Amino acid sequence: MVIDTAGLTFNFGNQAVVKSVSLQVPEGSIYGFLGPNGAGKTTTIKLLLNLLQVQQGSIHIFGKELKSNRLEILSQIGSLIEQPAIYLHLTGKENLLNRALLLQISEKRVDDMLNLVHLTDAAHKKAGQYSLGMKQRLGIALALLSDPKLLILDEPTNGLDPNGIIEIRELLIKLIKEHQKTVFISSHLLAEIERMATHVGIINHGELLFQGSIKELESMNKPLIQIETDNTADAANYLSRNNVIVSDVTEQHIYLPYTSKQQMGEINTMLNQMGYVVYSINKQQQDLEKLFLAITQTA
Ligand SMILES: Nc1ncnc2c1ncn2[C@@H]1O[C@H](COP(=O)(O)OP(=O)(O)OP(=O)(O)O)[C@@H](O)[C@H]1O
Repeated sequence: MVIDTAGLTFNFGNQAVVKSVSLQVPEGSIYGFLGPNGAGKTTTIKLLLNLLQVQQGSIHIFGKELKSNRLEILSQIGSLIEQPAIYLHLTGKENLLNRALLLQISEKRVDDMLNLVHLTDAAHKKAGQYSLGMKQRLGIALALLSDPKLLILDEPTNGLDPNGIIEIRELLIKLIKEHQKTVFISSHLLAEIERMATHVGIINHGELLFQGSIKELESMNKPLIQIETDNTADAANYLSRNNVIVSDVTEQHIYLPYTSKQQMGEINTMLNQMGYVVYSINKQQQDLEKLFLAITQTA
């Protein structure tokens, strides 16, 4: 595991903000750290970057305990948290050169990073004139300058338009494929990261409610049968009285957990025999966003 925390806990005064969180981030993954605003994502990230001190629990990164190997570990992490630390009166390239000088990194690497984040054409433009998406990409280039093994990004797509989001997504996928990095990325929108994440952790009110691969999350996403009849409420009552589990009833539709085609046929027959007109009966897959909402709302 690249990141491995156990029972990580943090309080601001008497407010418990991170509650016994055990993160497992595998090497080479894009780990989406998801949760609504105020869930505790930024606080967790600050703990991982040693910007806040662990109050309870432990953090291991690259297999080593964070506090006692702080410099060694942090030198191999690139991060972007809150606003990227960019000098707006300098050009994009000057921003990178500044950092490169401090880290004793060559100008060639600066040019490579500009190229990687598609800012070569804007390299000599003042960063103050960059769009939000360009600033975020410059922030990622700054984070990547020292060639870190792990990239930790706090809501890098926040406030970006759909194109900006796609650009960041493609950049991160490229980093994993061609540069063998591990990326830990937080977001409050599943839709923004579901197409790139290999693993997901869902946090709300400081608690980790789900952790696993994106496939595991998808497999929790059980299909439903959606039925439309000429009398929804009556038909739903009839099914319930006859021991059929009804998950939800809306004005137009009845929803039941799907088990098989045969079960769909049986339900159809039951309703027809009671004289209900079945306008439609379909199998439906919930989208992951609904599942995400269901996970975070039941907590
Ligand atoms: N410095 C602080 N002092 C006191 N409380 C804080 C501080 N920073 C954060 N909090 C509180 O901790 C909780 C979690 O905040 P955090 O920023 O970690 O959430 P988040 O998931 O990153 O949310 P967002 O997406 O809005 O940034 C919130 O209730 C917040 O008000």
